[in-house]
Amino acid sequence: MQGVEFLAYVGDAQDVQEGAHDFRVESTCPVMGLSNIEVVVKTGQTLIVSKAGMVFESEDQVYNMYNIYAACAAASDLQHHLRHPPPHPASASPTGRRRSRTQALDPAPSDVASPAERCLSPLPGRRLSRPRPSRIPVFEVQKWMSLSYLVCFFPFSGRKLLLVQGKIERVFALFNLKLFCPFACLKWLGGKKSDESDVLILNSIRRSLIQQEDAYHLQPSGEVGRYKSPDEHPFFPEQLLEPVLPPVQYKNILHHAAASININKLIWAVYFHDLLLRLVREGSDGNCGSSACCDTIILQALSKRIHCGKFVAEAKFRESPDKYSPTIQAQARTDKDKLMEMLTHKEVEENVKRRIRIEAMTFGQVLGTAVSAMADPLLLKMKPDLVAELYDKWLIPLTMEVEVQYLLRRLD
Ligand SMILES: O=C(O)C(=O)C[C@]1(C(=O)O)C=C[C@@H](O)C=C1
Repeated sequence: MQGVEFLAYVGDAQDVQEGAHDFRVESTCPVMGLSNIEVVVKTGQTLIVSKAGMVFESEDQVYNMYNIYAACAAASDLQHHLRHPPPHPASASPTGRRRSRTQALDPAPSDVASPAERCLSPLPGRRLSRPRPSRIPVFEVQKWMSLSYLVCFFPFSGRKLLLVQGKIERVFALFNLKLFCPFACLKWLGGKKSDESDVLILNSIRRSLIQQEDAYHLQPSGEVGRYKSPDEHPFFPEQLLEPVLPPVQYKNILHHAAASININKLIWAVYFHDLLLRLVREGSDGNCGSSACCDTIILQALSKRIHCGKFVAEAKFRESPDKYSPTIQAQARTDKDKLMEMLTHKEVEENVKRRIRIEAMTFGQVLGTAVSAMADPLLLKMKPDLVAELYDKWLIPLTMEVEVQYLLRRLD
């Protein structure tokens, strides 16, 4: 990646200016494999300073840099969160270049800059007010920062990293599903092999099981504000409760139309009509409840990956708005196909499938066996080719569907 120029900072770095680091540095350490980045630790602050015009030699370097950055940012915020309760308005000082934390301005809500915004702002010398740390749980900051950071700074590599998030969890969720034979309920239907009507009845049983699961999973998640996050999408929005926690101030990176795009109904249909049939074993082991739990986890994991398409599309649009704008503006029916074509990167898809195969081989090994699973595919929990096929036939096309839906509304 050529010429990324920015200064990333975390903590109270209100006075940091590119090329003018006049603060006291306690220690620095070079980041492994990245000669041009240093993690600088000074009193109460953790900074990652990249040099202007830095060049990444490989995606692994970008990945490394991002991981270290995210870890530092989260750690710094956590430390600050624990050590420094939000300042009282009375202690605010309207002036002063070097405000201490306890003297920091208590900002008006619209003026609140989140840690991510502070990290993202490349403007030298820009003064940013501190947020109220108690209103931003660390895990939210981390997640939100990842998305903002990747889309803004690495529109190309970043979008790949976005899609990689949660991949291991998805693979494990699939393995678990294989453990609990999801056709267990067939026994109740007479124990015969599934035909069309059996599958329909079975799916309605599963549906009600999952709705019961939702009563447990979704509602508390809704209450803590999970679905206010732009990368989370409910399957049953009508069941959600209003969050009891104060809202997180998400930076609005996506176009506002993104909020109305939710293809979970389609994901649901695809999962029960196509995808599941490729995954399950025949017969019954009586684990209906456990397989319904697996369904819930898988559906949510799939939904998250697929709706990441919004961020991917935003990154692609920011990368080359001139390329997409005419097609989006035309809004003709054929333009959907044209957009699909423009968004397709066959070589990237091949890479995605190659990697997921490797992951299925690595994490799908049945441990404790004498023979290496690598050498004997029968010792794997799931055939790597099958996992790749799921990506090929369903996950990638559905991600592209979200990308297209988003782009078609990007200029609204
Ligand atoms: O990385 C991209 O460019 C994407 O649009 C994501 C994705 C995917 O779902 O993995 C989708 C379509 C492309 O053909 C390649 C990959």
